[in-house]
Amino acid sequence: MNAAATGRDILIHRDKDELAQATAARLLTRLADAQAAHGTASAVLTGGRNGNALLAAVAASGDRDRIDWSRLDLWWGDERFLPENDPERNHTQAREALLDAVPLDPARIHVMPPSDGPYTGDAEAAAEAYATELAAAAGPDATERVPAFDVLLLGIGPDTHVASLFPEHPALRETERTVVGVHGAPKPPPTRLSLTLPAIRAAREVWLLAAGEDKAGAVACALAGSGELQAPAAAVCGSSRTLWLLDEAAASRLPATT
Ligand SMILES: O=C1O[C@H](COP(=O)(O)O)[C@@H](O)[C@H](O)[C@H]1O
Repeated sequence: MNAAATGRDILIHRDKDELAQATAARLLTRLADAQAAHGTASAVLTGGRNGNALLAAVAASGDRDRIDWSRLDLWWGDERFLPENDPERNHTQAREALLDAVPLDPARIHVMPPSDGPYTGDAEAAAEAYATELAAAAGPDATERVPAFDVLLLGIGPDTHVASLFPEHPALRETERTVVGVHGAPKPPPTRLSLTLPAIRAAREVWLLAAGEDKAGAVACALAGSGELQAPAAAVCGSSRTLWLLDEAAASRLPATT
């Protein structure tokens, strides 16, 4: 399914700082609304520059305590399969940007396993363990094997990758598993863990973040309706909403009619 099939919204902010601040406000509102509606909220985090800038903007927001942090489940869309606390792990960077500063319930922080510890060097076993944790959270009556996340955040690489789903990579073709080990990734480190397209598409809302001129080609390519194997960013969508959050530089190669 191409994301274009479900419709999408595109919002363009002036620059990366405005993008981060406006998206932080939007995220806090979305999570507060979810908690008001069903008691808890869930978010799937992304790594990368824009994802980390968003988390830092949430940390700096005067509104950050509009949500009950103890009733928020956090998951990750992908992880660099590196030892615990490695500075390049998405989890480490998220902790530095936000997580260490807010009163989260540790039992609700669902970190993808590191490359040391119980799954040493075995990305497939680590992916399976995370899939089991997701299925448990989805519950026995769920139609999907992952929760219906309230919001799932994705950065976009200059090559159009999202999470750790890279163009033409076999992980993109996965239709059964919800989490996979990714081997031979073109961006370091080569071994990663990633949600698959079916798991991403189970989210109620999927938000794609891109800022900067180096993302302009990827954004234009994905929004032009490219095939999902060529442009993974074109393949993602939420069950209720797909929202592209850009700055002017990342949007600079979109046709005026977009
Ligand atoms: O390695 C990764 O990169 C992408 C994009 O990062 P960016 O710095 O180019 O914005 C990110 O979405 C992903 O989570 C991360 O593992």
